[in-house]
Parts: sequence; structure tokens; C-alpha cells
Amino acid sequence: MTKPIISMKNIVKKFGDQTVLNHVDFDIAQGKIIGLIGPSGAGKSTIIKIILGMEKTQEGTATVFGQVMPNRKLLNRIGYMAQTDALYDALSARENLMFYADMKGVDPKDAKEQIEHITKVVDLVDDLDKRVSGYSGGMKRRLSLAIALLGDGEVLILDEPTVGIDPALRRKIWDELHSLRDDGKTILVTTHVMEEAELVDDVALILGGKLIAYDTPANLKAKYNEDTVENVFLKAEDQNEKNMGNR
Ligand SMILES: Nc1ncnc2c1ncn2[C@@H]1O[C@H](COP(=O)(O)OP(=O)(O)OP(=O)(O)O)[C@@H](O)[C@H]1O
Repeated sequence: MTKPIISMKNIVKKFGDQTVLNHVDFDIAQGKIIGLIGPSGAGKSTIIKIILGMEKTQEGTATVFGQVMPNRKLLNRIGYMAQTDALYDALSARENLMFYADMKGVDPKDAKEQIEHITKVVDLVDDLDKRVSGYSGGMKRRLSLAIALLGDGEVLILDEPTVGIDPALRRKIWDELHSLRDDGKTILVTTHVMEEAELVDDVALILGGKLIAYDTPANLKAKYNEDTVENVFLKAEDQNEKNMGNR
């Protein structure tokens, strides 16, 4: 692999005496979509927070563009969508977008153009001037995704971006992610929707604090002799439970 854009080296993360990540290692190359999957509580959000420098580790280092985060200079090159929405309820969606565009240092003229395109992708054009306090949960997710896409970041880190989003729009969002990837962007995305795990370049499967698999969906299906990533996931989970039981 040429120099990785995101790199996790030998990460150990504990919360109290709970070891959430136990020597996790992986690199993400430029121009790839990586799908981070694993059961609830597996540590997916924790991985993202470590990459972004929002959580400290007991061992190991994570870097983005070869630098340890947080690094203010790099933040403008990264679009991040957290699992919980950080939106200003009293403002309209457009005002939220303009605010975040300004924070990311996007020129106001470019911001207008970007907002026009991005809000089409997330289907919020007709709701742009409504106050966010009147938004549904799904609309808030879509606005958070729009904010992450603002600024044309080289890296996108998206924590469950399609929760509460209907299948047709989900497809549109994935088309956009693929087109961003084709433009050379690097995208790390967590999901519980297994059909989405079919759409990534590589799946990183986290189970029992370990990176159990890191491969293309096709290779994983061949290796586990299953026809869907969902079945691979279930089989891996089953094997992992049996291994734990044998200890
Ligand atoms: N700040 C914290 N303090 C204590 N424990 C934490 C903290 N953050 C996460 N954890 C624990 O670490 C584990 C992993 O959490 P994390 O949110 O990374 O899981 P996840 O894979 O993203 O789950 P989900 O799919 O449900 O979002 C969980 O057991 C969680 O309770």
C-alpha cells in the first residue's frame, strides 16, 4: 500500500477495567471506502474517536495524513459525522450549514454552491429554511451528513450516516459516497445495515475487541463460504462466541 491516509497501530483502549480494543491494527489507503462493522458495543465509535484524537489510548497510535490527531490544521481536511447530531435547533438548516462552512473556512461563495449540491444529495432542498427544531430524527441525520460533506474534505469519517434514512435516499447517498471515492476521497463509515457493507471497498469487522477480518466483501464471502456480508458477519460472530466459550 502507498502511504496510508488513516493508520491505527497496535491500539489498546480500555474504559476502566473493560478492554474495548485489544491490539487493533489497520491502515486505510487513499480513495477507498472502508466499512467498519461489528455488533453494538464492539468499539466502532471508539475507533473513530481515537482516529480523530477525541479518545486517548492505553497503547498504540492512530494517525491521519501521518499526523497524530487532534491537529487543528488537519481538521479542515476531514469531514466528520458523529453518531449524535450537533445542530443548532433554533437556526434553520441553511444557517447551520453556513455556520459550519464558516467554521471550516469555506469561502461564502463556494459554501453557497456546495450547500446547493449537498442538500440535493441528502434531499433537504425544500426544508432548508425551516428551523431544525421542527426537523424529524432522519432529517437531522441528513443535515449532519450534509455538514460532514461541506468543505470538500479529503477524508470523510461517518458514524452511522444512514440511520433513520429510507432506502431510496440511502441509495442516493451511497451513489454520492462512491462518486466522492472515485474522486480520490477516503471514507470510513460505520453501519449496522448489512446491505451497505456490500457497497464498500473493504470491510473491517470488529469482534471481541479484535479486528477479525479486513478484506473486500467478495473475498470475505469466499473465505467464509457465504453469499452475503450479513451471513459472514453472523458466522464470524458465532465462531467468536464458540472460541470465547472454549477458553
Ligand atoms: N466514555 C466511555 N466511558 C465508558 N465506557 C465507554 C465509553 N465510551 C464507550 N464505552 C464502552 O465501550 C464499548 C464500545 O462502545 P462504542 O460506542 O465504541 O461501540 P459501537 O461499536 O460504536 O456500538 P454501537 O454500534 O452501538 O454504536 C461499549 O461497551 C461502551 O459501553
